[in-house]
Amino acid sequence: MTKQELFNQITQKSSYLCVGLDTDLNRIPKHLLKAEDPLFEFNKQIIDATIDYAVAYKPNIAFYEAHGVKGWESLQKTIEYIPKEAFTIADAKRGDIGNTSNMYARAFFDAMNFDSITVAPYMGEDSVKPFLEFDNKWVILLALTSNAGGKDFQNLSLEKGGELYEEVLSKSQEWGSDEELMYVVGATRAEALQNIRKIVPDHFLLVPGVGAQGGSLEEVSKYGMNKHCGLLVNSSRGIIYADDSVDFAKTAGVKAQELQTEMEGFLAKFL
Ligand SMILES: O=C(O)c1cc(=O)[nH]c(=O)n1[C@@H]1O[C@H](COP(=O)(O)O)[C@@H](O)[C@H]1O
Repeated sequence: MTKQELFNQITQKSSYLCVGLDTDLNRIPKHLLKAEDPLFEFNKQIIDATIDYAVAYKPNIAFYEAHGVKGWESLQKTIEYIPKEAFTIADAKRGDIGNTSNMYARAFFDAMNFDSITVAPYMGEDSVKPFLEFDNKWVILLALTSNAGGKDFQNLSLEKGGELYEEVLSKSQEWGSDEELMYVVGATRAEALQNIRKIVPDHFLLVPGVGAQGGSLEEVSKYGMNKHCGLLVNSSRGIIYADDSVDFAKTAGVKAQELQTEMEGFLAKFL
């Protein structure tokens, strides 16, 4: 999917919502455990209930690989089920020496046909570039993450000035354009967004951390939005586990719609 196509989806749905499919057998409604493939059955119903309000879906790969071969099958079925209009993110946080990164890229881009993958920048240019060699696919590089430990390294001051996450943002622009590279910025780090927009004014940002982690959608939208919206705001638990009864999907749809309605307002105000 191109940047323009993504922006078109955002405009059509008045939404920049990404639904996180962090699907956990211990948290899904008990009646689904009898299904042949509970992970897929849950995802299918969540996707059906939220597709009118969401422009992206982000299965977190850990939740599938935890179940071995069966989990990978559930993931494959899920990615095939997601309507083509939606942007898909393999939240895998990969990155390794070049030939290994190439294999990771083939796994998620060729074998599973995801639109994008999250990548850790720690091993540098030759670990990220293999992911950028695929046409029409995106790398989403971790910049400033939502967790408390993100500060351990990402906010370290560099001798030449600036902090490590700022160097990730500026250096990586030498590797790929804003048509193939996005960045992860946690919603809990919204105070940094004005500064981030000075370094990457045109890139899309994947922003997890609203809902369960307490980030503010309003602040993220106010300081993070650019002329192409430039935001995909993820919520996982706040949507998919809002209700553990047989009505879980209906409630997930309501939660997604609530976020979409807020987003519609912010698009009118800040775009
Ligand atoms: O790359 C991510 O998606 C990610 C980066 C980050 O800094 N923080 C973060 O929470 N995430 C992911 O975003 C999702 C957040 O889930 P909820 O807190 O339940 O909405 C999880 O799948 C996390 O792995």
